[in-house]
Amino acid sequence: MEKFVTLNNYQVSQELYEFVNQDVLPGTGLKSDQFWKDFEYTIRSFVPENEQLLTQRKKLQEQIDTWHKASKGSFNINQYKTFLEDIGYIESQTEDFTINTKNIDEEMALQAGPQLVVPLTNARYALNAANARWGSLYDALYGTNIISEEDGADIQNQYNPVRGDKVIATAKDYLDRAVPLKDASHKDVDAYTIVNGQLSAALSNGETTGLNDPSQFIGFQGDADNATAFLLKNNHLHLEIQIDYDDPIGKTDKAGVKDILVESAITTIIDCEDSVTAVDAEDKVQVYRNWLGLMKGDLSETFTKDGKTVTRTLNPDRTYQDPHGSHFSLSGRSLMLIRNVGHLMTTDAVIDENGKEIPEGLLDGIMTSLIAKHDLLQNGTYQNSSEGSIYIVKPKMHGSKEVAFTNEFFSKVEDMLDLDRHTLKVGVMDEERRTSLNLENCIREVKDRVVFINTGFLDRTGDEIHTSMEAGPMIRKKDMKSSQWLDSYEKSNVKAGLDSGFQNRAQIGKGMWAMPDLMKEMMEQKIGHLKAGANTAWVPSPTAATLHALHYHQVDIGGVQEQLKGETDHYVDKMLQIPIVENPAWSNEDIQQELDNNAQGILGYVVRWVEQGVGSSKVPDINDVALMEDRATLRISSQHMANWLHHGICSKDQVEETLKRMAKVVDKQNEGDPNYRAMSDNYDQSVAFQAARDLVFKGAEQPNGYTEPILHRRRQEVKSLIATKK
Ligand SMILES: CC(=O)SCCNC(=O)CCNC(=O)[C@H](O)C(C)(C)COP(=O)(O)OP(=O)(O)OC[C@H]1O[C@@H](n2cnc3c(N)ncnc32)[C@H](O)[C@@H]1OP(=O)(O)O
Ligand SMILES: O=CC(=O)O
Ligand SMILES: [Mg+2]
Repeated sequence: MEKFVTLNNYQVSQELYEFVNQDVLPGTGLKSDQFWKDFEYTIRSFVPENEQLLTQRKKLQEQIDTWHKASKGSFNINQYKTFLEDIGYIESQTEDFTINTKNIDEEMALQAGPQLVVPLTNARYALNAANARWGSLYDALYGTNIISEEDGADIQNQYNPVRGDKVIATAKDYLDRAVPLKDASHKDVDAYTIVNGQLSAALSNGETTGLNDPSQFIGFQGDADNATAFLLKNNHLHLEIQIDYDDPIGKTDKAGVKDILVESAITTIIDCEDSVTAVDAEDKVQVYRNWLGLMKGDLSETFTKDGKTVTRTLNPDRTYQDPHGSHFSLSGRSLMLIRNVGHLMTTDAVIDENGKEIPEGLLDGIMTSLIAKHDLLQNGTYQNSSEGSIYIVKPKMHGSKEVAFTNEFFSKVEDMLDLDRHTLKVGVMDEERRTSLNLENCIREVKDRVVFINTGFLDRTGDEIHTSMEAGPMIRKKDMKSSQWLDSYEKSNVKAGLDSGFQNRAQIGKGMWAMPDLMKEMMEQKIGHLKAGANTAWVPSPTAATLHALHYHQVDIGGVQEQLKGETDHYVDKMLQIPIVENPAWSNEDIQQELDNNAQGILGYVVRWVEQGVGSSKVPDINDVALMEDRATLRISSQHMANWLHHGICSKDQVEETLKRMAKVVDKQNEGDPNYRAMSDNYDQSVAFQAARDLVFKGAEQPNGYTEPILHRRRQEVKSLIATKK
């Protein structure tokens, strides 16, 4: 039973209260009594509008549902657009503007590169993510399918030198592209040295050469005569050629190269939202505690890996000498952004005088900013933002009024925490249809604090399905990626960013690579994000960050954005193409396959969420490809099933049968996990199975198709069952 402290008119969970008073406030210059007074005042001033905004979402959805029902069989795109304008779903466009954000770190403004996302509930992963600023290229290649297992190059228990040779050759191919030598390949180098402040490469044929562009060599580690690392720079990104003739790999390489260290995750989103499970005060405090550890630099985690005990902490900066002997350093850690939750959910960590929970997004805004104040005051071991900014990612906002609300709230938080105006920066997730259609208006509302826009295409797909639930049966999930609305949405996002002056100032970001084990495919496809004008894109793991970083060595983003600037295409009409099938002709087999796939994804993810509190999982799809599942992918699968059910593409019985059959498949996939409770032992008793059922059968009535309300309720049920058994 949660204990509360009564403060002014609010009840605050004792755990949260003590955490804030004992661990967070000291060192921030803020006093407990005043803080809690301001806290209540701030929340109280924003609750009514938060509620109104949610009511407006509901009202618009009802109007859209009614319109589609009335237009069955006579859909006309122009009428549809006029209707959306009339109800304020499409806003009127205001005059041109450019963003004016100040104090943006170089990582956000200038260094195009990968953006890693990590669940904050998992300290081990969060530390790993922060440290993923630098990654071993040899490890990234060796462990992934980029290097084929053919010709004896398979991954074995021990190091396989045949595979190792392929890795080294491939890595040197990448070096040849990013930092080429004059008339030679890095594969031909016998020794790297520094001669007259320049990198010199002695070749196997007895000749000596240097870099094609000598200015790419910017520093070294060790002695100038005996360097252990050569630091190179290309497209604002660094990489190190590391030398060690005694290392097991280095000694097999004629130039003593033991590895190539790649600057990888330039920025990282530390996530309090869709990849975590945080359903009560206890969970929220755990999340905030980890964030505090990251901001103060003292987070550590001890665990066993490969039979060894490992303690992980944040990496220090990397130090070098430049060719003239001056010392300098580069950050050893990724620049961290914090993703808050959106406007929808409430939390029982704080209860008002009427017994009502407060909006969770407001709590996140205050707590994550307060904690990050330690970074601004340089209270920690390291500094995250050298420009004195706090980077908050705000997800799931619908339209410009909701963005304006965030802006006003952030100003209020700045006042209460004694921070300069616009210290709190915002990354706007473009992941709801009403935001995509009005993106420039949304950006304008935060033009003095915006640091990114990002196409969260997963949530966006869920919203596409839900918004047009009444329009008809949706195309198959796999076809969404190639559909017109999605292509236009991606292009329109880049256009809005460029038109409002993001170039060299802020990030135009693209979405997640959701197949963490398919790195060869990622290398083939994700370069497309850069060619489309993005200067960052999401990756699910440090390995993916190291590999995706290579793309930024290949493409000159500045040049691409320059070409795209001034593009006059308008995308609204294309974005309004609803992805429905007029006369569905799917075979029974197609339908069943679609249902099986969605049901397997839903159950595989939900069972770990609800029963074990794991917010992001790798779940195999119907073809046994491991997919990154989070709440946004769940939103798609559950909305898709709900949509087909709603339009009679499948029956209720068929969905029931599919869920039960797939529960057995998921149980089998998890049979090695001692903490797993099988769903198929008793479907009615399995909270996870019931959650999955609700997500589908009650999917059409969920607010904007979100999964949070059902997941939270069911997770709380499991937590209280566990508590009663104790
Ligand atoms: C729509 C959206 O909102 S997308 C954004 C939200 N989604 C996410 O944040 C997903 C982020 N990724 C993840 O959580 C994970 O990669 C998963 C759940 C997909 C896969 O996790 P696992 O099955 O444990 O991965 P796997 O076994 O391949 O790798 C584990 C190792 O990789 C590391 N790792 C994996 N993902 C990450 C990550 N995102 N950040 C840091 N380290 C990571 C782990 O620390 C671990 O290494 P360690 O043993 O040295 O600690
Ligand atoms: O948050 C990301 C998404 O794709 O949704
Ligand atoms: Mg999202």
